[in-house]
Amino acid sequence: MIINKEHTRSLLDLLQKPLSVILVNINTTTLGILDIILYKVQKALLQSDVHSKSDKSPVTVADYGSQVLVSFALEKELPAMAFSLVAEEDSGDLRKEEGKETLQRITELVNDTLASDGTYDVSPLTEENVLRAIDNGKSEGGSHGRHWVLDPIDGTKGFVRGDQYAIALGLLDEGKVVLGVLACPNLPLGSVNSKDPNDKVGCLFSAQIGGGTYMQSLDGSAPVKVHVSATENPEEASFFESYEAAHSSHDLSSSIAKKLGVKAPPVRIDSQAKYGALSRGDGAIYLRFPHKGYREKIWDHAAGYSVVTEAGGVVSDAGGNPLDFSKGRYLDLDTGIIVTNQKLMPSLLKAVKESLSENASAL
Ligand SMILES: Nc1ncnc2c1ncn2[C@@H]1O[C@H](COP(=O)(O)O)[C@@H](O)[C@H]1OP(=O)(O)O
Ligand SMILES: [Mg+2]
Ligand SMILES: [Mg+2]
Ligand SMILES: [Mg+2]
Repeated sequence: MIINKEHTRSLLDLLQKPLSVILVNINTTTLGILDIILYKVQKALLQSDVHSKSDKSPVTVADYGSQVLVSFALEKELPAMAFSLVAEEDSGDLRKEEGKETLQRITELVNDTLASDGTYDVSPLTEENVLRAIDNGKSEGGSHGRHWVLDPIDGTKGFVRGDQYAIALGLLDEGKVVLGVLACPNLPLGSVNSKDPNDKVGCLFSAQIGGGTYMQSLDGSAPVKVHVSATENPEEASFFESYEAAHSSHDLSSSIAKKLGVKAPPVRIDSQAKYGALSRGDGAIYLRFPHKGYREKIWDHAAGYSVVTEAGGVVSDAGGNPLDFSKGRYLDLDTGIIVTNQKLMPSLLKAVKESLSENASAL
């Protein structure tokens, strides 16, 4: 596996702009701390530091480390606010005997990082502190108050494979997503379809409700406003779907694309990078049809939803209902998630409905 340096960018760097939008002051030195931990964590991955969760999905030291540091920094920087975080990882496995070594490793890395950075003048975190920082993410969210929503590494399978992944942070206010930041360290700046290996990679998408969506390079170029594709012609549209067929039925999406008249082959990439790429018009449609029984989590969509919606796109479930982030940690939805521009949505919904009734067994 090749791990490149783009994987190691600072998480909090990625968060700087939207946090400034809500007038929270995170200084740039603080932001640098995650560079170091992710670099080390990536090295750890080379030593096959990948574990399996109870739902059989992978988790790495990077996922935990990212959640610890984002949680730690948000708590430090938001002392006056009631701090509520809905995040993917929990400390359950790390509290077991078999998780001891992983916990030690995360604690060591977090402390090395905090010490070499020096921004936070704190004594070393204990393992209990680390577990607690992870467990900050236990909030149930809901329709009242403000809740941060974090996927510390979205697309862990892509991360481990050396492909696309994202760090996704959203903010819910009274059940609505009001802010979204999506860092895609491996996404080419020009287009997801870029074939040039020398193209610069690393995109940061950020969106604030009513304020549009902006993209900048992860090393700090000026943000530019982005828009979804304006195409009305499905023959010109290309569509995104999961790289992993286990996450979304490729058969069903192929039948929908055929009905619509989409000519291009699917673009299969991991993570919410799909939402980012769609928000700047790399493709016009995103189809997601998880297999029966899978329940979508809010951290897998909050940031991406915000980025696409503010860029002029529409996100709905397969029945055309808007996504409801106010119900807690899960999205309760009808069958799947579909994303496109306003012009294409009616014909897409029609194709989805027909395909679902003809291919119910595909899920
Ligand atoms: N069986 C599954 N079906 C659908 N999505 C899944 C499944 N297992 C994990 N996921 C989550 O779906 C997202 C991956 O979707 P995609 O296929 O679009 O990359 C990730 O958020 C991943 O979580 P994680 O954050 O742990 O990677
Ligand atoms: Mg996961
Ligand atoms: Mg995820
Ligand atoms: Mg994740």
